[in-house]
Amino acid sequence: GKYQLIYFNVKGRGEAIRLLFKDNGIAYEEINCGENWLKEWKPQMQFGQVPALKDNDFLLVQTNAILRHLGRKHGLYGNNEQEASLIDMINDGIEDLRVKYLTLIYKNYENGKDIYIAELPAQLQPFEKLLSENGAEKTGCCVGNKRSFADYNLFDLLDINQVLAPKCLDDFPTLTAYYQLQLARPGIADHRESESFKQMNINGNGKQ
Ligand SMILES: N[C@@H](CCC(=O)N[C@@H](CS(=O)(=O)O)C(=O)NCC(=O)O)C(=O)O
Repeated sequence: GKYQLIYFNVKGRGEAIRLLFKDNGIAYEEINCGENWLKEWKPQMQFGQVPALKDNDFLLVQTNAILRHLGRKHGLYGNNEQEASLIDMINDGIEDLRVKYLTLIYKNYENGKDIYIAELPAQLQPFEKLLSENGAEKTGCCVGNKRSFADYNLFDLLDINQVLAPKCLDDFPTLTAYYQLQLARPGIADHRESESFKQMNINGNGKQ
């Protein structure tokens, strides 16, 4: 196939991209850059980081740029410009919470876990409101009635937060139903039953 996902052997920032490929039946090759990262791979990357997408000879880094690229190319960016802008808005909100999560995991896990979990409901409330206004518990879409790249990013965000705080969606019926709809999608279910998924840590330091 023409797509290569270059990333480490972790879910991390790569998982939303993998889910997009799998749920839409898009063929891709997974390249583990863990071996020889500093000498071979890091110098190739525009910001010295991964995930990276190779689309034939085109190399793109930055997770959200990759998601938007695939969204544009595979009809996963809404039905019109207003929906595309709302998808951007929600995806930026997802990124904000993902950065908070990653800061906890990599910089402050032991001392920050309890406060992060205590503050998590307030962080999830805006998503509950936005998705319930969109009827996402029925459509499985965070915007409009067509799936977008933000749905894969949000699903992964809800997934990793439930590993950290299993009851974090208990007060959010829309997010609970939305998450279950994603989980039931054949492409996503198959992906999560694969050995590669099961053996993969969520984060590089093994904390979750
Ligand atoms: N803003 C970037 C951040 C990418 C990033 O932080 N990548 C880390 C790996 S991970 O945190 O996404 O798992 C990396 O390349 N680290 C290796 C290095 O910086 O040398 C994005 O969204 O892709």
